[in-house]
Amino acid sequence: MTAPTYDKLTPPTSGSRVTLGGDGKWKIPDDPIVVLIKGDGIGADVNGVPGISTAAVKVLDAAVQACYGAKRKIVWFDAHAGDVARALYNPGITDDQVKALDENGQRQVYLPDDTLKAFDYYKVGLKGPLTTPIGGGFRSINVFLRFKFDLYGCVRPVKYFKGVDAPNRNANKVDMCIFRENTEDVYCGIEFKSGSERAKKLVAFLREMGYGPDVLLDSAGIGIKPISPERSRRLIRMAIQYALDKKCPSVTLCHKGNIMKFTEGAFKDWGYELAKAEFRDKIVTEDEVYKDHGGKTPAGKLLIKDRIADSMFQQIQLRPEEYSVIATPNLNGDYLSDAVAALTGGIGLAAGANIGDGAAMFEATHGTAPKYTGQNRANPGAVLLSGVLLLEFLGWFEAAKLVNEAVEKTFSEAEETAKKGPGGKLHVTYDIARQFPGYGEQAGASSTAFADRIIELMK
Ligand SMILES: NC(=O)C1=CN([C@@H]2O[C@H](COP(=O)(O)OP(=O)(O)OC[C@H]3O[C@@H](n4cnc5c(N)ncnc54)[C@H](OP(=O)(O)O)[C@@H]3O)[C@@H](O)[C@H]2O)C=CC1
Ligand SMILES: O=C(O)CCC(=O)C(=O)O
Ligand SMILES: [Mg+2]
Repeated sequence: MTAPTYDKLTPPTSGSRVTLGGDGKWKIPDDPIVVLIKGDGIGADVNGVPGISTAAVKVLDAAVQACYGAKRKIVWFDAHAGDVARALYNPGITDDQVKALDENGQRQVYLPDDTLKAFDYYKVGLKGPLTTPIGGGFRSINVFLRFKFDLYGCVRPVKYFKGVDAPNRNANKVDMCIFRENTEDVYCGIEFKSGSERAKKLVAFLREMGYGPDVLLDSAGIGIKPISPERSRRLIRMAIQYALDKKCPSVTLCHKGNIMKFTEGAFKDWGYELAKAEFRDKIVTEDEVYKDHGGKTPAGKLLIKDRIADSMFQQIQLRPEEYSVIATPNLNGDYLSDAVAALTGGIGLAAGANIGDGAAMFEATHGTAPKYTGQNRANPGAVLLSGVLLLEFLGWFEAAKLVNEAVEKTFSEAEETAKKGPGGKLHVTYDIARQFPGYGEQAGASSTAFADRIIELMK
């Protein structure tokens, strides 16, 4: 692949590409170039005030430096999306001019070709959150990137960090990893606006298929939910392989298959079929456990089970220790990842990665939290921990471990301070600070102070 030419980006003059070998394995140089999209809202640097992406990158660089000295270094390639891209590539364009563009045109204002070319060439990225307008306007750039580069596995590990005073008293039992299918489901954006010509055509077609006004009004807006065996299977395969590699106890297929039989129900069926066809000697299903093993999972076997999605939301709160790896369609996974993160103290710490067979983009679970824009206040932890997943992807496990341990030390230190009573100096951000009894949001440290403390505690 020849290096792209860019309109406004200057590629790094040092560093090497991460490439995919003929054996399907990633080849990682010691100086990998990683595309960095800082994002909107709390992700962005505003008027010289650093956002959470900048704070997170500082910690990641410090960890790599501490572990490997001059031998290894991530070379960040700043590319742009969101408001920063609009300002750089379309200076002066008005909101009305943007609105007058078709959906593709609108998206290009916020996601220039330069950025797509950079990611297509370098294959690995760290991305901050990007704004999506609600109820109209262009479709999500975040989702577009996942589809465009076939990043089909949205991998969102959530574990409890000791020291966080999470409101749920089972928080310390949470150690889950959600595998959310990233390329199908109602998230595809096949939608027809109420009253539009296309919606009317579809309603007429559905009438021919026998659906009367009892189930479908003429005025309905309509969304389509495609879920295929191929795309379900590859996600479930990724989840099972992860569970086996990490010696996790179970994989739960989370679905709403009692109601959506041919989409979510089929997801569940394809999951069990795949588990039995491809991993037979390594897995046991919950049915088999009860039928053949007296209700106990045989030692060394990965348990495959399923839960209906509504029940799953109460199970994760009441019996979190029974859930480990969860494989689920796109929308369930979206909801579930915020809910599981909340159990452990909030989405300020919820890491994520979008993984495909030919590219990977690391990205926090949360969004742009716009009310905190430019305040150096939000928790950089989720972007940082997404960066830890990037370090693990690179195989730089020592640096990943160093960050994890330093984050944990930072929380433990805050817990010790808070135990002594209100008024102590905390080095954690507002979202963690406000959970300690007697401490409010105002007791939180800035994003950068939190990041700096993590770096100090690496030593
Ligand atoms: N992958 C992506 O880029 C995503 C983008 N989005 C987009 O982000 C925008 C805003 O979405 P919204 O629904 O408000 O959801 P957000 O996740 O942006 O924020 C919701 C709330 O979560 C808490 N929160 C989020 N991030 C942090 C953080 N780093 N530190 C501390 N607290 C945090 C805050 O809670 P509190 O108020 O309690 O302090 C915040 O008000 C929308 O345009 C949405 O489409 C949403 C999700 C993912
Ligand atoms: O793209 C967006 O704006 C929201 C996406 C989202 O919530 C997610 O992927 O978790
Ligand atoms: Mg979400």
